[in-house]
Amino acid sequence: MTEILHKTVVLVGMMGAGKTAIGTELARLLGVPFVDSDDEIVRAANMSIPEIFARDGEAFFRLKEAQVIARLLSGPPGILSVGGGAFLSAETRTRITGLGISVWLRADLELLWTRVRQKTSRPLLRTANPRQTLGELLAERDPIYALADLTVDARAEYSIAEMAGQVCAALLSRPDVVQSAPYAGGTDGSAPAGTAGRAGSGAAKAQPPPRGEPDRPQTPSAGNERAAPRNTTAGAPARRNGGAK
Ligand SMILES: Nc1ncnc2c1ncn2[C@@H]1O[C@H](COP(=O)(O)OP(=O)(O)O)[C@@H](O)[C@H]1O
Ligand SMILES: O=C(O)C1=C[C@@H](OP(=O)(O)O)[C@@H](O)[C@H](O)C1
Ligand SMILES: [Mg+2]
Repeated sequence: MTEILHKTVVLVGMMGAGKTAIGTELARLLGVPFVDSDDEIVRAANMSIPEIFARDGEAFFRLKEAQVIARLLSGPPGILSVGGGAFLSAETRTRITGLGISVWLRADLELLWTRVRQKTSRPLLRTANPRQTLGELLAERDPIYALADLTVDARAEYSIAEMAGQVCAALLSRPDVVQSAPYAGGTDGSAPAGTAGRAGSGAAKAQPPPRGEPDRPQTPSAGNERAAPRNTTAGAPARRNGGAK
């Protein structure tokens, strides 16, 4: 069995919730393209996010973020991780509801802080007391993230692979988004490259769970925080969506 994705799955939630890491893994499990709105903005601007905030301001970043998300949502179904502030825009939320499905990766302050504390790449946390700032943002934003279609709880003890499996399981409750379909490929019953068989049941166990590490310290000028090869549209394995949307 494999899965057919009908709509883009948009991962939302606070900085450090794991949207980028889990989105990457989820896309790999489902064998669909992965995109991250922050990466797209960084690539288009050829500047890091702190550089964009410093030179052009947050309002400009938010404008670009909304535009990039609109463009990505109009493409074929895949996994889209968005920056933590993106879902605050009512216009973006409406677009996501119309063209995709939102999944909130819900995490508490302690977990978020563990994940973001060592890194300087998030300009909103460049304050005198970044932990307090993170807590204030969390309190302001949680009621808005709660508007998402699905919620998956992030816990410190869940690896990235386990979290991706949890998201798969939640998505399987929505046949309008993800459908299990018989695999019509090889004769040996094995899944095609880039798939993890039936998501949700065994997806998280299909690979040894690579425990993610908290962000490492990095200079702001280092630009894009994710240097590893990504499962991007260009490099994605063949889709099994049948173009459905
Ligand atoms: N389930 C997890 N287990 C361990 N580390 C994780 C997990 N999810 C994310 N991380 C790590 O936490 C940090 C922040 O994750 P990231 O995906 O960048 O969050 P976001 O995109 O939501 O800001 C990264 O270093 C990532 O590898
Ligand atoms: O929460 C936010 O407002 C932001 C989150 C960041 O993305 P992540 O949520 O992927 O860290 C990035 O878009 C920018 O620093 C602003
Ligand atoms: Mg991210």
